[in-house]
Order: sequence, then C-alpha cells, then structure tokens
Amino acid sequence: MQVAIIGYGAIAAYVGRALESEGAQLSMILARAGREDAAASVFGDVPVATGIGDARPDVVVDCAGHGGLSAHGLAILGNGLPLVTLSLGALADADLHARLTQAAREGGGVLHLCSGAIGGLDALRAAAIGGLDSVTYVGRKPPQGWVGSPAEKVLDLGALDGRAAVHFDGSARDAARLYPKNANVAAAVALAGIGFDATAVTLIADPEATANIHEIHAKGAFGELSFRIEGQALEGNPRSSALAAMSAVRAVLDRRDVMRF
Ligand SMILES: NC(=O)C1=CN([C@@H]2O[C@H](COP(=O)(O)OP(=O)(O)OC[C@H]3O[C@@H](n4cnc5c(N)ncnc54)[C@H](OP(=O)(O)O)[C@@H]3O)[C@@H](O)[C@H]2O)C=CC1
Ligand SMILES: O=C([O-])CC(=O)C(=O)O
Repeated sequence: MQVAIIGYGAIAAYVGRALESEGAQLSMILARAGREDAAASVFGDVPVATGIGDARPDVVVDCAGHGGLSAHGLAILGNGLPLVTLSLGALADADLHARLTQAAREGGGVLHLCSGAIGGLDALRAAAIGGLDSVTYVGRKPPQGWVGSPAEKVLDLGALDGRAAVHFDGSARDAARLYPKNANVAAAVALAGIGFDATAVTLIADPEATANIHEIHAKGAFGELSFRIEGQALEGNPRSSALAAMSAVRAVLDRRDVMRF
C-alpha cells in the first residue's frame, strides 16, 4: 500500500513509523511551503511536496490539523483519492464542509473520519438512528495539554493551585473553531451524534489529571450511554493523545481488510 502523509509532527511521525512496520510504503509527505526541510528531517528520503499534484497514492492520511485539511482536502478528494483525517474540527466550518463534500462527490474521493482520541462513536452513530435527546462531551486534560489554546486567556495554567478549572462551556461548533488543536474529539462526537450546534461541550484544565480524559454522555430512544477514556499523551506533544495516532493507523490498515467494522 502506497501512503501519502500530510504533516510531519508528533502524530505524523507515529503514523509513518507504524505503517512502515506494517509493510506500507510512504510515497509522499505534504508539507507547508518553506517547511520541506522539517518534513525531511522526520521522514528522511521520502519525497516531500507542497501539493498532491497528479500523485496517486492508495490513501492519504491527514495528520496536520485544520490547516492541512483545508489546504489539501479539496484537491485530494477532487482527484478521487481516499483521505483519512484527524482534523474533524475543521468541518465545523460549514463552508469548508460543503466544499469538501462537493469535491468528493464530483471527484470520487472519500473522506474517512478517524475516531481519534475517543471511542464509543459506533454506539452514538447507531443511537442517532433512533433519535437522540441530548449529547454532552467533557474534555479534561492536565494544564500543559491546553498550552497555546484560548484556555490561556481565561486561566493561568501554571497556577491552578491543584483545582480543576472550566475554560469553555458551549457548543461543539464553537469548541471546534476555538480549539483547533484540542477539540477535534468534540467534533467527532458532534458528527457521530446530533451535530455541531446541539452537542454541549465542557473543557477543563485539571492539575490532578495524569491523562487526557474524554467523556460522552448521551440519552435518546435507545436508552443512555456514558463513555470515558483516560488516554496517555503522545510522545512529542502533550496536547495529543496516543490513541489519536493509533486510530489513524487503524483506519489505513482497515482498508486492506475484507471484513471490516
Ligand atoms: N481527532 C483527534 O482525536 C485528534 C486530532 N488531532 C489533530 O491533529 C493535529 C496534529 O497533531 P500533532 O501531530 O500532535 O501536532 P504537531 O503540532 O506535532 O504537528 C502538526 C504538524 O502539521 C503540520 N502542518 C500544519 N499545517 C500544515 C499544512 N497546511 N500542510 C502540511 N502540514 C501542515 C505542521 O507543520 P509546521 O511545523 O510547518 O507548522 C506539523 O508538522 C492537531 O493539531 C489536531 O488538530 C490531534 C489529536 C487528537
Ligand atoms: O488528543 C486528544 O486528547 C484530543 C485532541 O487533542 C483533540 O480533540 O483535538
């Protein structure tokens, strides 16, 4: 399997290593213009480009966040290629969502939404068929997991005095837009359940937390669901959970299976 990767950060490095160890061949890294050397320092001899051009890998994996999906998604889907993404929060932008959908329909590509740092989305998606009354997502990380996010505007992350503090309470749409590096999970819950505007999100910085803790609570015709995961941070980026990188690898490897979840 020939795989192109967008990005060269912590998740991209994990995904590249894991896929190579499963026998996949990395055929191209998509980098921001001027950052080709940074990509090469992570991926060695793998060719680096700033656009997909007319390349035809078997699958492209977006590990570059919202900027990666908005910069490359249209061309990849428009060229009829499958694109696995972790940047689900970018879809809170209704215009980008519509343009990606149109590019995929016209070009024949498919956008595969990774489960990322959370689970339980299969049950939530099934429950949505019968009708959901409420869906809540709570994201709790150690203070360093929120560095570089709007949490810094409302909290002194270095001086929380042992107490957990809420820094966002609102819709999944606002969470996804405001926290592009931290609230892709909120977007995943929204897309699986009752949408960006109806999904309630609370984000918490917790000095006592030793993991990235994600919870879903949902009620509907199916009954009630609660899901909680304590995910260890990925080496190289305390903001990102290791499971997010693992889920992208899973999504790529699933493509070669004839029996799939
Ligand atoms: N769905 C989920 O559950 C999760 C999703 N994520 C998403 O994954 C993203 C990546 O996470 P992580 O690897 O830990 O972050 P890093 O900051 O370690 O890496 C991000 C990488 O993306 C690159 N990049 C940014 N914009 C572009 C672009 N337009 N084209 C190509 N490359 C680009 C950056 O390059 P440069 O250095 O040049 O800026 C960098 O190499 C997060 O920002 C988040 O949005 C993360 C965790 C969980
Ligand atoms: O990795 C995580 O724990 C969650 C995350 O950053 C995101 O949702 O974007």
